[in-house]
Amino acid sequence: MTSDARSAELFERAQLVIPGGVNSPVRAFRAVGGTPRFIAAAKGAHLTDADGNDLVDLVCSWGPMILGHAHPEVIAAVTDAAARGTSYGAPTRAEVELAEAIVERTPVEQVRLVSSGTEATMTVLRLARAATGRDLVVKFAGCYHGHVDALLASAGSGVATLGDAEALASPSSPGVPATTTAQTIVLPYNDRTAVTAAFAEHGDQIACLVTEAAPGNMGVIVPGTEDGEHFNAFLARTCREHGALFVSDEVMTGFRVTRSGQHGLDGVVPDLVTFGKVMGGGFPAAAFGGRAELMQLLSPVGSVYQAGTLSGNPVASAAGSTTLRLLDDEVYRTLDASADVLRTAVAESFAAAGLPHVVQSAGSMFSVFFTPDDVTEVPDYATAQRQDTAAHAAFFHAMLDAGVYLPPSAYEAWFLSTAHDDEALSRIVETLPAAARAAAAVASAERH
Ligand SMILES: Cc1ncc(COP(=O)(O)O)c(C=O)c1O
Ligand SMILES: N[C@H](C=O)CCC(=O)O
Repeated sequence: MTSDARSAELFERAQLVIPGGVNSPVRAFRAVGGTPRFIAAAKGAHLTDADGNDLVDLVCSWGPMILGHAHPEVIAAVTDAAARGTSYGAPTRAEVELAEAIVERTPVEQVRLVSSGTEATMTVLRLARAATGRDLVVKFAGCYHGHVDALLASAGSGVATLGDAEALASPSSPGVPATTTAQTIVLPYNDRTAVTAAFAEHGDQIACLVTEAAPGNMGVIVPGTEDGEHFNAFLARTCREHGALFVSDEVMTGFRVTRSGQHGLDGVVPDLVTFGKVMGGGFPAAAFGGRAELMQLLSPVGSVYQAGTLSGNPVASAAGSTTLRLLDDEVYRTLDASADVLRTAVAESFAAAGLPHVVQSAGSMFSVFFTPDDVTEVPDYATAQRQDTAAHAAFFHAMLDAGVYLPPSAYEAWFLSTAHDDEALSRIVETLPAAARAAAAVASAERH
């Protein structure tokens, strides 16, 4: 069992000066109990916490660290950039190079760089509303697009994790005016009938439909294919038929599941796309993009206002460009192979422990649902909510005690990096059977 005395001490101090002791709710261990680990350092696939424990990391900063922590080439680029000044509030070559790299890899013609995924999704809503002259927005229950007021309705991620009934109602957070979420239509994911009906009723008022390119914030959900048509292709077609814009949120999937993102798997070309996480190389950087004709509506060319003091920050841009440059085909082959190893090991360990579960993936991004026996597939949020969160918590702590750091939530994806070598994977695989047995014991105690 690992010690957490120093983390506990820091957590006490943190709670005096930071609400809940954390700067983003999912970090607080609320759903699993216990003390959040305060991290002192990280290298490759490993974290070192404040007590000196070495943990194999399957959070990877919630996605960005695709090359592992402190990758030498990223650190060199960042060090070099920082030595030339950390922010100028004026254009730089670094941001042009990052924008070019994004445009070259994805189906967007132009991008604007911002500092967080939340900023990106907030701005695409404004742009879509300005472009169409309409107000309504469609989203899916369990999808998370950052803490944008209009999209905090039935949101996934931390909102799902903290999950009391009040928080899950629409709007998902006090402080979001009901008038704001009244302009948001929330539908069940993968439900084509519901999408068709919503567009039949409100189609001429819908500015855009926004979806996670492949959801990862209610656990990983696979966009279904029906009669040969991918769910995203169906959404894009439905939007087009009604003059609405199709917005794909690739903040989590972008540059992770393929060189471009989910687009590399389904080939669908959205009107607008949001990016974040991987493209910032571990720094606060995100982007949104689309057809030039739409992007030209933005100020200073057009009149849709959007700005940011630190947007396109030179250090973040250097980290992002270097990361994208290093993401060659071999990286994706490695990630796919590593994900395969872990998915198989989870399935075998859980089956041996008699623990019902479903493993789902979108490319190398995957998660494990602690669902009951009768669930063989998780297509939407309602099914994801049938998870046994007590069994998940027991599993989480057994893994942590054995030195494997998982997302402290049953609603989050597990993330791998190219630094997860045989040694790191073996450590995870060896840890799984006992943790699955610990979770099965809790599940069985609940049944009796
Ligand atoms: C799909 C998706 N969109 C948007 C966001 C918001 O990004 P950020 O946390 O950088 O604001 C996140 C993650 O938080 C995300 O997973
Ligand atoms: N699931 C979230 C983003 O993808 C987790 C990050 C956060 O909100 O802190």
